[in-house]
Amino acid sequence: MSDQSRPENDQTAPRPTREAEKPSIEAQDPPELAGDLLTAAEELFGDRTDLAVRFVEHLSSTGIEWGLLGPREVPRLWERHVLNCAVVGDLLPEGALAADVGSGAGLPGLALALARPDCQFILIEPLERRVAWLDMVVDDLELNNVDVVRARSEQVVGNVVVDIVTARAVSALKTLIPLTLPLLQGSGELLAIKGRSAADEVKSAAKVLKKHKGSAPVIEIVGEDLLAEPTTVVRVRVGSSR
Ligand SMILES: C[S@@+](CC[C@H](N)C(=O)[O-])C[C@H]1O[C@@H](n2cnc3c(N)ncnc32)[C@H](O)[C@@H]1O
Repeated sequence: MSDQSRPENDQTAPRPTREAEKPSIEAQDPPELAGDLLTAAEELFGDRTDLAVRFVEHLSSTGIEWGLLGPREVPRLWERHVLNCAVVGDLLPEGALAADVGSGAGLPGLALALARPDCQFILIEPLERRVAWLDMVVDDLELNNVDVVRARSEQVVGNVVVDIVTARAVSALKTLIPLTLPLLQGSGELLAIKGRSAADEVKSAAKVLKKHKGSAPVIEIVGEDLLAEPTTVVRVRVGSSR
């Protein structure tokens, strides 16, 4: 008898094991950093590569245990997450002040803070557990170029004023624009990490871009020289350069 045809009150039906009832939230071994990935990490993080390794250890252990990311992401933490975010560091001007909206597990914010020690980062994240995790990691890595703010980005407009806003996987461009461009207070740039939908999202955002005085978006591919799957960034400027 298949499970589908078994009556619900059938006492002979095997009980699911505890493992099957509960999603795995156990720490995992961090993915290995070797070969091309090691070359890319050293290129991007320089003498902070050890700290990037420690960040990945946090993501694979407490990041999983605290439910900030799924266990299936662990094997691809370097290429799909940390390196993929760090390559965006090339687009930041020297000494920039940046806000990462919806930082979650520090992506891209912490990856960028490791790659660009000359820049300052404000990680904006509303969820308490994520903020506590970010604080813990920032303390452990002794990062002096990162502040964590517990808020929705709309709540800090006027208090947080930055040159650059970054965001990944927060929302479609159309809804991301009103959450991010006001933090630039008339001058600066949004760097939104996007996937294959980038061009469609740009089309859908035309009206809202006009309302928020954003420039025509430029879709840029970064990290082609370092990563098998480079990163797509939608760049939107406001006003002139600071
Ligand atoms: C899908 S997660 C992505 C996290 C991370 N950026 C990444 O790429 O892994 C979206 C995050 O955006 C945060 N978020 C949603 N709306 C926000 C808002 N208005 N302001 C700031 N953060 C927001 C959520 O709390 C969540 O942590």
